Amino acid sequence: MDPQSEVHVSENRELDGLSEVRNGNVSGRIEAFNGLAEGYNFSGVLKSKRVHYADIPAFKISELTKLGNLESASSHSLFSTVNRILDECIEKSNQDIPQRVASVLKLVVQEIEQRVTKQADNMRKQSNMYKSREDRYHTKIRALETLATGTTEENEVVMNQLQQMKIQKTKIEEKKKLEEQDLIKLRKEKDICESKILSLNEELNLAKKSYEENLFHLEAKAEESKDKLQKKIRELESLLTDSRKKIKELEDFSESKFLQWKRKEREYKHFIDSQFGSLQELRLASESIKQDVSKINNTFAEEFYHFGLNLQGLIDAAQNYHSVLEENRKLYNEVQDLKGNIRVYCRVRPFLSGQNGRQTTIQYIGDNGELVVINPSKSGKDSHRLFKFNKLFGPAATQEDVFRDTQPLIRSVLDGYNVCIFAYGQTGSGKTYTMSGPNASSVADWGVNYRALNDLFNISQKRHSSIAYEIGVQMVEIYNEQVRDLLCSDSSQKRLGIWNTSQPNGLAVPDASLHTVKSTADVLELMKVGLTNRAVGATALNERSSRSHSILTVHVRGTELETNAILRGCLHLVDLAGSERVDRSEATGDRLREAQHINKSLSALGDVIFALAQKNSHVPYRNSKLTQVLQSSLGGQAKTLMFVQLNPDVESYSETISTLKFAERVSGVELGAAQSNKEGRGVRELMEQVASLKDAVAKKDEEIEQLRLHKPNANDERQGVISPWYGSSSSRRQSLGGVRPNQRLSGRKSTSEKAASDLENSSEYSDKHSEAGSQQSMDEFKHHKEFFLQSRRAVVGGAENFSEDIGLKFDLADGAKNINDDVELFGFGDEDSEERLSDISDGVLSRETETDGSINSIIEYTLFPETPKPTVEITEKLDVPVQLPRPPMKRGQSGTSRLSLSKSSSKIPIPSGSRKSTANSSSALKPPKRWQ
Ligand SMILES: Nc1ncnc2c1ncn2[C@@H]1O[C@H](COP(=O)(O)OP(=O)(O)OP(=O)(O)O)[C@@H](O)[C@H]1O
Repeated sequence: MDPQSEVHVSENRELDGLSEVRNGNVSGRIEAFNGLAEGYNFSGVLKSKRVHYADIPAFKISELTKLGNLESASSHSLFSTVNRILDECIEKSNQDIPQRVASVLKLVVQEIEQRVTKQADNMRKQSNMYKSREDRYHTKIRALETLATGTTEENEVVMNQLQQMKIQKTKIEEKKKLEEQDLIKLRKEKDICESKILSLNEELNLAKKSYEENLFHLEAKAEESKDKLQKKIRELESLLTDSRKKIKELEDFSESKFLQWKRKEREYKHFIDSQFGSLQELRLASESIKQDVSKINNTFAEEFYHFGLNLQGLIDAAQNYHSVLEENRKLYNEVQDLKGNIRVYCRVRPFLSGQNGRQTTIQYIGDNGELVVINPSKSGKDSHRLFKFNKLFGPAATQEDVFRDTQPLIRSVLDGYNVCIFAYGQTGSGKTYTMSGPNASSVADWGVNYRALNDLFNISQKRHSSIAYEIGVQMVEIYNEQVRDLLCSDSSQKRLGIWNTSQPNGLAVPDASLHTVKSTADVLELMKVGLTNRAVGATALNERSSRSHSILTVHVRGTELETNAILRGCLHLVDLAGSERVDRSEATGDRLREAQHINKSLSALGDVIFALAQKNSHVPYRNSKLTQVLQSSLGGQAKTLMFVQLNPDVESYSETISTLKFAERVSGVELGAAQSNKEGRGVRELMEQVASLKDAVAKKDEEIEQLRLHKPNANDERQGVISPWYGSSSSRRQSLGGVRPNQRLSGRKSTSEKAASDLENSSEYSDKHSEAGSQQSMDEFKHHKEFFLQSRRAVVGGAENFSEDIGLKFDLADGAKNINDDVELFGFGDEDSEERLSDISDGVLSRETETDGSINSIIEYTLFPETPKPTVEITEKLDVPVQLPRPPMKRGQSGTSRLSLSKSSSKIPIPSGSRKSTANSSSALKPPKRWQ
């Protein structure tokens, strides 16, 4: 056992004993003490367990504590000693430990301390030793680790090198193989070359031989030719001598010839001189000819220049041909505008998804508005039909394309024109698509309605510094000959009582149905309400077929900020119900009734258009609500545009043809030039005057009634009494196409018949009037007429074509508002007289008279009472006493006048007030305050 491990063992033993002591095992301690006592010299002293240290004699103690004893004692016995002493102390608790025991204890403890210290030192040393060993081991481990890592890397490098060497080896082997192959090839080539060399050697030998043979032959030939050449030289020498001889002869001959030529030259010179003389003469002659030629040249150049100019003109003309054509087209349109024709745009819708491969009836769509329709059931010439309209839009045309050509018309609304745009066509042909568009939320899909309003707002914004515009919107539908307000949110209020068919003249638009709008967003909102309210039914032709006519009316009022002049424009945007035949749509019950109403109103529209095209004096506007509504747009002073919608499907051929025929007739209708509704300040002042006069007239209503009642056979008299003016004007009016009451009942007469009978009637009336009429009232009438004539001239200036027969016929185009006022003064402004007019109009009023009942006129006159009004033919004699507060009185006249208007046909514009009373609801017809 090495010393270290020995130390270790003994230490362990001692430590065990120590730990026992510390554990306080008393019996163990006693035994240990015994052991200590036994193991050493003083064991005999302590043999008996009952012996106490105190009892041990002092010399024994000093013996025991001798150095050698203590040191040789084991730690165990030392501890036992200490324990025993301590136990003794405990046993003899209050007795003092003898000095000698204490010294033993002290020595033993010292010994133990020394041993512990030694052991601690040993332990420290050992631990240091272990630490240093551990460090050494660690360094060794690290060294071994680095050695191991190094070896792995080296191994890898060697492996890589080995790998590369292997690759190189394979490469070298491959190369070697290739080289071997090359070698074999080269050997083969070498063999071939050697055989070639052999054959070439043979050839060379052969060539050498043949060369030598040739050389021999050539030498022989050279010999031969040398002989031949010598022979030839000899021959040439003899020839040369011959030639010399001949030259000699020729020289002699040329000498003689020269002399001969000399002589001839002299002769020619003489001839030339004589020729030169004649040349001079010729030159002179040529000079004069030249002058002549230059003169001719000049005239030619001049002519050529003119020709060039003409040609240039022609070229220019040719170049400008297209622009001229364009200009012509524009001028044509302008002429059409001036003529006031209804414009007709035709739009062909594309086949819908799911209709691919269907046969089309549309064969040709021209840029110039020409459309060729083909009948699939016929062949040859009869199968094609050509139609021409103002514009044509094919299936590919976008909403924007369509609006672009409609825009100028809409813009003129802001300039005070009335405009009406309506879409006509069979169900499903795209009327709603064109007017409203398939989707209001997508701007690209917007139809004419949205775009028109958007445009109006945009332009009004741009003009805001010069004109203040107000825009109002109404939306109504005509469904089964009933008119409904589509913008009314209360469904119970939707049907307007005053639009009831039982009151044919009772058309009026309540104030509430007009919505002031300030932006496109307002319009979108309103139209959403309107479209939802619109009656929608299902038919076999089109599931979402609209069975009503929808009319969107936009009222525009602009005030010129500088002049205070008022502009009023009205735009009707009409989406008609489908025009298909009832049988095709397979409708029954409610649907059938709807279809019948639609067809009735559309045929009424056709009748109106036919009457207008024929320039008939009577136009049957009253046959349907639709024609009443569109009256002022068709026969009035509006600009009117019709969209003809076509379904290209071959199955719709017959509908397409009837639609196109209808459209063709419409395009021939002339309305007369459109008029702008613009009023100056003067007009309004006059209107105010008129208003006060109207009040005065109203006061006289009762008086009129009384007078009428007192008059025996008033009605009869009315038929006969006529002023001389009316007599004369009657004949004039009749020649312009007026009509008498009985004419309508007895059917249409020829123009000449009509004129003759009218003339007859008028003279008859005139005579009667001269018998029964009051000359006094006529004088008053003339006097007042003169007064208003002057007022009107003062306002309108010299621009009006205001004839002497103002009381009989007024021109629609100028200053109609003033005339309306005049008429009011003459007693037509009151309800009574209006009723009379209405009675007459039911039977015999001319087309202008019927304006009273239309939605347009009602809207205009209700909302804008001062707009130009059409003239009316007065066919009834009226005795109207009028008190005129303003006009100068003739001396001797009383304030009350009595005017007699004959039944003779005279055109007088209907005043706004009178139209209101026609509606039988004077309060409802008062213009809304905000539009006054
Ligand atoms: N130019 C077009 N381009 C694409 N689709 C169109 C066009 N015109 C019409 N349509 C489509 O054809 C169908 C019928 O159109 P729309 O409802 O406008 O016809 P309509 O004549 O108004 O019918 P109705 O008389 O029943 O009101 C709709 O699905 C519409 O989207």
